[in-house]
Amino acid sequence: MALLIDGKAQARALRATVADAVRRLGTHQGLVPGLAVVLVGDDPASQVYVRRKGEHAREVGMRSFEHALPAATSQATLLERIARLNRDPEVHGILVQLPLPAHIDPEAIIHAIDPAKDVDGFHPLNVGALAVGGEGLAPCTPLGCIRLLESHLGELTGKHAVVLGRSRIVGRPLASLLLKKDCTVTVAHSRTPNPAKICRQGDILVAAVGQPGLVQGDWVKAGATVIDVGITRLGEGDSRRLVGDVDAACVSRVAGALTPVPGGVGPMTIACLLHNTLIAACRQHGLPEPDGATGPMAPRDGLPLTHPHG
Ligand SMILES: NC(=O)C1=CN([C@@H]2O[C@H](COP(=O)(O)OP(=O)(O)OC[C@H]3O[C@@H](n4cnc5c(N)ncnc54)[C@H](OP(=O)(O)O)[C@@H]3O)[C@@H](O)[C@H]2O)C=CC1
Ligand SMILES: Nc1nc(=O)c2c([nH]1)NC[C@@H]1CN(c3ccc(C(=O)N[C@@H](CCC(=O)O)C(=O)O)cc3)C=[N+]21
Repeated sequence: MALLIDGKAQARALRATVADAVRRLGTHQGLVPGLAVVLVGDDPASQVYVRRKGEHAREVGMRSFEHALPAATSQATLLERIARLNRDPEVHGILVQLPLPAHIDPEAIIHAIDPAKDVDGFHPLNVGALAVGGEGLAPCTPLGCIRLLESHLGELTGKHAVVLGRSRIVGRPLASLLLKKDCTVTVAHSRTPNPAKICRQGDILVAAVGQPGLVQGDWVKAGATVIDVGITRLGEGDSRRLVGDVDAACVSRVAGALTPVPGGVGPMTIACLLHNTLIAACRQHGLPEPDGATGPMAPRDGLPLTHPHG
């Protein structure tokens, strides 16, 4: 049986590291990192995530600014709100919860966020920095996947990693991070013929497609490390549950290790968001990033990113 990789415990440990660094920043620099989360509309799942982000931010000693705007908010109003957060010295990280209502262009919103405060790593400047292997802010879910992989495997160099899915939030940035870790990377998607055959080649397999139970036992190499990013809500009332993209019952008989859903990548995403906020606050104040806070993605071939806060 595959070992279960405990994302909840690792997220707790990462939050403790962040809390420690935040305490030291407060004591020695008088600096309190601040995270602003903007939610437009009343999608219940998004409300849950936004609330949890705020709770965890406060728990690690950060300031949390939650901006809940009605679904009918105009794009211009949202842009004004972002401009204000960009100028606010108490705000070091800004996250606009996606998806946005259909009348708002997400590209325009992402573009408007100061890249130095873009703790989601979605701004083109950060996307570009990651694509060329440089320094910037990387997206939280892929960072969480890398942490979980390294916790289980140690060194990732030379492993063949197969990424199923190519979205801007997960698949693409994860492929870049895995390349930075010297993996051999294959990206498969909805137009890939015979994805099972491709997936079976992976020493590492990451499923990020949003198709419950798509990955079956015969998609997985014996002993492989499998990361299940997918989260789909199934059922109503008492039978409500979250399911991943991996059919855990059969895959756990083949894989060496597997992340559960829930309790795998999800909690790591939020812990990495707090970590990114800590990094952003340090950089905006020209401070070295605290020990252990640079995490697994410390720049190696550092292409410095210039940003308005120097
Ligand atoms: N745990 C966490 O923290 C997070 C979890 N998620 C979850 O991860 C999942 C993916 O999210 P996200 O990346 O945003 O989703 P998207 O819908 O944006 O992207 C899905 C990707 O999967 C590909 N795909 C879809 N169906 C198949 C298939 N049958 N075979 C192969 N590839 C397929 C798509 O291909 P194509 O490009 O060709 O359309 C696309 O690249 C969702 O369940 C989401 O809820 C997302 C973010 C964070
Ligand atoms: N701008 C933006 N950035 C995001 O990072 C972002 C986003 N928009 N939109 C939605 C997705 C999804 N996402 C998750 C975060 C935490 C859990 C999480 O904590 N999951 C728990 C369970 C949660 C539950 O019980 O519902 C778990 O898997 O154990 C899941 C998913 C971040 N996203």
